[in-house]
Amino acid sequence: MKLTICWLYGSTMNIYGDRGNVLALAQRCRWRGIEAEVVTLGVGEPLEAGRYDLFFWGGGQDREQVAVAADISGPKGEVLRAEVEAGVPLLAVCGGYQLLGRFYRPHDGPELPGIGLFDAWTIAGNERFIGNIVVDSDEFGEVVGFENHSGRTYLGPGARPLGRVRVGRGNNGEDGTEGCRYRNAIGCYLHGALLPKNPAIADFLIAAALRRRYGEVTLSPLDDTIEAAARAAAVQRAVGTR
Ligand SMILES: NC(=O)CC[C@H](N)C(=O)O
Repeated sequence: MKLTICWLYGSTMNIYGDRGNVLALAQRCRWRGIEAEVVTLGVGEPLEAGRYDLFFWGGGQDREQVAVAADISGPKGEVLRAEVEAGVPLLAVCGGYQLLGRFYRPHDGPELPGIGLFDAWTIAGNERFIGNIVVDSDEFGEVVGFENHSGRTYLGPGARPLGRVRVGRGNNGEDGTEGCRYRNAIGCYLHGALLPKNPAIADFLIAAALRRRYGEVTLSPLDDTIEAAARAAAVQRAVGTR
């Protein structure tokens, strides 16, 4: 079996270490004997419907988001949205997450349109949210990472959060939510990178991709003892910094 992973804007929106998520997805496939191909898709490059099994879109600064927002609006964004509506799994972190909502309003410059995949919108605030974050998710249990964003994301009635913030600020520092879930798509503010420390989310994305491409497939378990210990230690550190 083979999965093709599309790393959206991997050459421009890549300054928060989120490439670790792409490495984790590919490696957790390969450890299971599943071939994994990573294709980076940039500004001006067409998104081919049906080609990809999984999408990843990482964080980036406002400056990169301006060019990317222009690129993803229109046909390219419509293809991406249709793929996710059809069940293709997606993980988007911070700047990528923001542009999958209705809009992102940065401090300076015009409001950037999102593709409206998530019923959510983001408005930059004065204080930057920076620090360890621990989220309690009904789906994935304890999720740990690092946040670094000025955007405050608010969820509309059609969106459900990834989880509740235990430590940190999350979507907006006000309503206790973090991230957004829709079909097999996950948006969140957790850098770190997220997936190496939270392998249950990586395996959720891989399993969803395999199901779509090959029908029902049982994902063989991996020994995540080390990851579990690292996550527990990170949670303790984060709780200690409250
Ligand atoms: N970490 C990021 O991707 C930052 C996204 C956006 N520029 C913000 O500061 O909210």
